[in-house]
Amino acid sequence: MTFQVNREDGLFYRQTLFDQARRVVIKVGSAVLTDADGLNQEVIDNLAREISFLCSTGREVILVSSGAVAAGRQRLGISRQPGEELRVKQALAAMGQGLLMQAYEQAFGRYDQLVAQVLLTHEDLAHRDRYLNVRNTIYTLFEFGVVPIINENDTVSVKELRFGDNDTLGALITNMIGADMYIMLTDVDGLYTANPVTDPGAEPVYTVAEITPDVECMAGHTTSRLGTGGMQTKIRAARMVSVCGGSSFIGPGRNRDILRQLFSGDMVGTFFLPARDKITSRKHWIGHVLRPKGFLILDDGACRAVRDQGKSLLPSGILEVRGDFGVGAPVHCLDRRERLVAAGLINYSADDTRKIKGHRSSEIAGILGFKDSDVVIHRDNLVLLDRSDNIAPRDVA
Ligand SMILES: Nc1ncnc2c1ncn2[C@@H]1O[C@H](COP(=O)(O)OP(=O)(O)O)[C@@H](O)[C@H]1O
Ligand SMILES: N[C@@H](CCC(=O)OP(=O)(O)O)C(=O)O
Repeated sequence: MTFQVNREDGLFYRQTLFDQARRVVIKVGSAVLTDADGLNQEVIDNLAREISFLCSTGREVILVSSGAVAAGRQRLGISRQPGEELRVKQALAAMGQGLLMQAYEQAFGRYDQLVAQVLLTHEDLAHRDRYLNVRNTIYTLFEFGVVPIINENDTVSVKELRFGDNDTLGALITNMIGADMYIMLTDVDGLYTANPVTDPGAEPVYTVAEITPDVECMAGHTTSRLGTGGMQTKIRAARMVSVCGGSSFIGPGRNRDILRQLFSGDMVGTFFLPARDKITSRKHWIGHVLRPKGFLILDDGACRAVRDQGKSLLPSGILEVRGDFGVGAPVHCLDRRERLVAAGLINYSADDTRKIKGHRSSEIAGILGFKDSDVVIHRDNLVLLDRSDNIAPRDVA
C-alpha cells in the first residue's frame, strides 16, 4: 500500500522526529481514562509519572484530557442512558471537571510538577483575539514550567458549536501553539486496517506517510461505550496536524511506559509523518478553526483554478451562493457534486456575491455600483480542503 513507508524508514523517521520534538501535545481519551466506575486513578497516576518524565527532559507538554462527564457520573452514581440529553452531560461535566483536576493535581504533585486548568469552547478559538489570548496564556504557563491541562468547556458549549470529541480540540491546540508532535492515547494499540474490535483480520499500521482516502477508509467509529468519534476523528486530527507541519501518533494509553517507549524509539502504535506541503498557521485557522457562514458552488473551471493552479476565486466561476453572510465571512467552496474544495474569507456579502456570480470582474462596478476587489476570495485567504476536512454541517452555522 502506497501510503505506508517500510519498517526501517519508519523507524528512522520516528526516532528523528521524537528526538527533535521539543513541544508536545498529549491527548488522552475517555476510553482510556474512564471505566464503568468512573475515573481510572491508576491511568491518571501513570500519566502524571510519564508526563513529568517528559518535562524533566526539557520538553514543553500540554495534556488534553477528557473525563469530566465520567467523573460527574461516578459522583452522582447514575449510569449512562442511551440517547442521554446534552444538558445532562453538561451538568455531569460541571460536577466532574473539578474532580478530574483534583485527581491530576494530586497525581502530578507526587512529582512536584505544577499543572493548570484551561477550559475552551469553539468560540474561543474562532475569534482571532481570543485565539491569540489563549495562545499567550499557554506560552506563559510554559515559562512557569506548568503543564496546561485542557478540556472542552462542556457546560457552556452550545450543541452546534461543540468540538464534541477531544481529538479535534487537541489537533487545533497543537497547531495553535506550533507543537512538533500530537500524541493521541486511546484504548487500542494504534490504527488497524479495520476496526480490530469487530474485525479479527485487521492488521496494525505502523507508519503513515500520507493520509490518503485508503487510510480514511480504515477508520471506523467508536465501539466503546465511553469514547467519542473513534478512529475517524483521530485520522482527521492527524491530517490537520500534518498539513501544518507536525507529526502525530496514535497509541495505547494503558501501556504503562508508553511515553518512555515512544521517545526511546520503540515501534509501538501508529505514526503519521508531517505533510510535504505545509500551510501557515493563519491558513490553518481559516480552514480548520472557522466554521463556514455560507457556501459557494463552483463550476469545474473555478475548481481547477483554485485547486490545481493556486489562483484566487473570480466571480465568473461561482454557480450558486448559499447562506447570508457579510464581507470577510468564512465560507466553504464546493464543487458541482457538493464535495468540499476550499475554505476562504470572502470579499463580498452574500447579497452582492449573488449579484456578481457568473460575471466577469470588469462588470462588478457596473452591477454593484462599487468594486472592492476583482476577486471574490483572494488566494492568500483561501485554503484547500478535501472531503475529510468537512466538519461543518452543509446548512449554515
Ligand atoms: N481502523 C481502526 N483501528 C483501530 N481502532 C478503530 C478503527 N476503527 C474504529 N476503531 C475504534 O476506535 C476506538 C477508539 O476511539 P474512541 O473510543 O473514540 O477513544 P478515545 O476516547 O480514546 O478517543 C477503538 O476502541 C475502536 O473501537
Ligand atoms: N469533554 C468530555 C469528553 C469528550 C470525549 O469523550 O472525547 P474523547 O476523549 O475524544 O472520546 C469530558 O471531559 O467528559
